Amino acid sequence: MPDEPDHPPANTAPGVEQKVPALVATHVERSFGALRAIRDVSLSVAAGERRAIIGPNGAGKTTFFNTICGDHPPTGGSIHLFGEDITSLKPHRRARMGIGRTYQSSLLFTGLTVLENLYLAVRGAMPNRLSLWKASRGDAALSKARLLAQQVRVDNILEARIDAISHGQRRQVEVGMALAANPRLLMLDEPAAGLSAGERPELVKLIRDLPRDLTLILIEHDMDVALPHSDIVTVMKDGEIVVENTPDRIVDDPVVQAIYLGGALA
Ligand SMILES: Nc1ncnc2c1ncn2[C@@H]1O[C@H](COP(=O)(O)OP(=O)(O)OP(=O)(O)O)[C@@H](O)[C@H]1O
Repeated sequence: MPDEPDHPPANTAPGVEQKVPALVATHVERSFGALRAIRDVSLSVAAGERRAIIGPNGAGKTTFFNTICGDHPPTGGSIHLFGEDITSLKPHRRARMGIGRTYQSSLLFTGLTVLENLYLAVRGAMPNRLSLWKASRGDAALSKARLLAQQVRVDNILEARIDAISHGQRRQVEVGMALAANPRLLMLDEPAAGLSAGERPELVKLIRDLPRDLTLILIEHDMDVALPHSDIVTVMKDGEIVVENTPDRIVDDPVVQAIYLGGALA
């Protein structure tokens, strides 16, 4: 009689659906000339998971984001999005497959209103985005832009120009624009950077209230923003992943404490 396995393979249990991970990075590398900005980065983010990526300046966090979005595709390794290999795809193809992101530096049109920025993002995500357009009553894109404004809590300043609103409100608009194409994976690059203490709670609420089936990856220096709403925290340093753990354990991790010199995470 053959040996019984200790436990059946997880994917054979009747009635148990195995979810494909939202993102799988396998031995990802990215070099800029002789500089290896990230090296041998492997991680798996489950569908619906909220993942924070933290680490000191220059650790490679944004570069890793850029390999996922395609702005700086990997120079080694592979990336799969919901089971599909996206390693060599152009950024717009990846966006159409469900990746939305924000950037550290703002990409807003400062001379336009909040609603106009959101409207352009919605139009930009549509297949006929290059056609001539003029917003009109009954325009589905306009309705969608208004819904996004509600979702990111800027519906009270729809007609305000971007250059007249607060930094925190701009960040909220940016999240709304990243949501315009109904992403399955949302990537936020330091959404709380530069926000005042008074502005942060609004952003935290916004992140907390994002739909739970939306997979979220967040780069963040502010632990009050990064930790409370993360399922897993990944710590990067010198282009590599050095620790991965739950938020409650990450603060006590000796490697993490050494990196932050007992300061930023205390
Ligand atoms: N386009 C680029 N060309 C050359 N070097 C780059 C480029 N982008 C990033 N780097 C380098 O790669 C390394 C990692 O930078 P990266 O911005 O990914 O770090 P980070 O962890 O996001 O830092 P920060 O928290 O300061 O944003 C740094 O040495 C940086 O100078």
